[in-house]
Amino acid sequence: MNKEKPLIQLRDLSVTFMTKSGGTDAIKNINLEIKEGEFISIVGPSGCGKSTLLSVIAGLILPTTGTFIKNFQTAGYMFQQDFLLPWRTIKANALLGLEVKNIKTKEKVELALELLEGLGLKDFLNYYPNQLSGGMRQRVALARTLVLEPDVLLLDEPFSALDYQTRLNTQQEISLTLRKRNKTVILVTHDISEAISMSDRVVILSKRPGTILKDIVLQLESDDKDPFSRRKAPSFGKYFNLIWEVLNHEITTN
Ligand SMILES: Nc1ncnc2c1ncn2[C@@H]1O[C@H](COP(=O)(O)OP(=O)(O)OP(=O)(O)O)[C@@H](O)[C@H]1O
Repeated sequence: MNKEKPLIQLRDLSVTFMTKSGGTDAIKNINLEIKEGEFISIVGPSGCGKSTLLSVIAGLILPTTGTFIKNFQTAGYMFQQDFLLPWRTIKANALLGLEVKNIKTKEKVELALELLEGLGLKDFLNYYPNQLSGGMRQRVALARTLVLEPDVLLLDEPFSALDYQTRLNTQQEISLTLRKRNKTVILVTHDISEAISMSDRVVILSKRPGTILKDIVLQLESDDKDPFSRRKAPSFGKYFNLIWEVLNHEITTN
């Protein structure tokens, strides 16, 4: 990995899906650079191409035009659904990726246990997924992803299925875990406060085909990376209003 270069560079990148009924332009002329250790959120109207953008970065789809320059090796994905296997215990679920990749070393197992402990799951290692709450299950999913030590984490609305209180607590624990490990993260979300409380930058996409309307570097008075304290920062509301105005204007105009 070249430390000087951004981890991710997208230049004039567009994706068009070809279907029987013709082409669908999903994202258009995206220019974006993401540095190592940055935590960025992507918000935008429904169907504007947020997941498409993540899929390009994950290497799952190729751009139709433009360039994607990748200065990292591995990406880990986390979705709205946790995809835990119901017949495996929490510990066995967290070790799944290591088994699939045949890299289940003693050190990696220790790392998995450390991650589960850090995420408040130490007492649940031998439980099964159906014995856990949604927030706990998402934390297991994160441990399963992090133990593979991906260079970049792609989070596609991982908190959206959780009830409000669980969502706040899960954001908190996951955010602290990711920050402690200085992870490079791209979070797709519909939740403006989640984006501000967790990330360094918020990128706002237009309606489909998604183009970048604004790329905001957040400078909250709260220095730390703790979502609960960031929510209390005086400028939190200012950023919320700014993002909401851009988004709402985009949604309500033709
Ligand atoms: N494989 C595909 N084939 C054809 N069209 C697709 C494909 N994947 C996505 N699309 C279309 O591309 C557009 C963008 O989809 P995408 O899922 O990236 O949006 P999104 O912003 O993540 O949506 P949401 O906010 O609803 O999660 C949509 O119109 C979608 O129907």
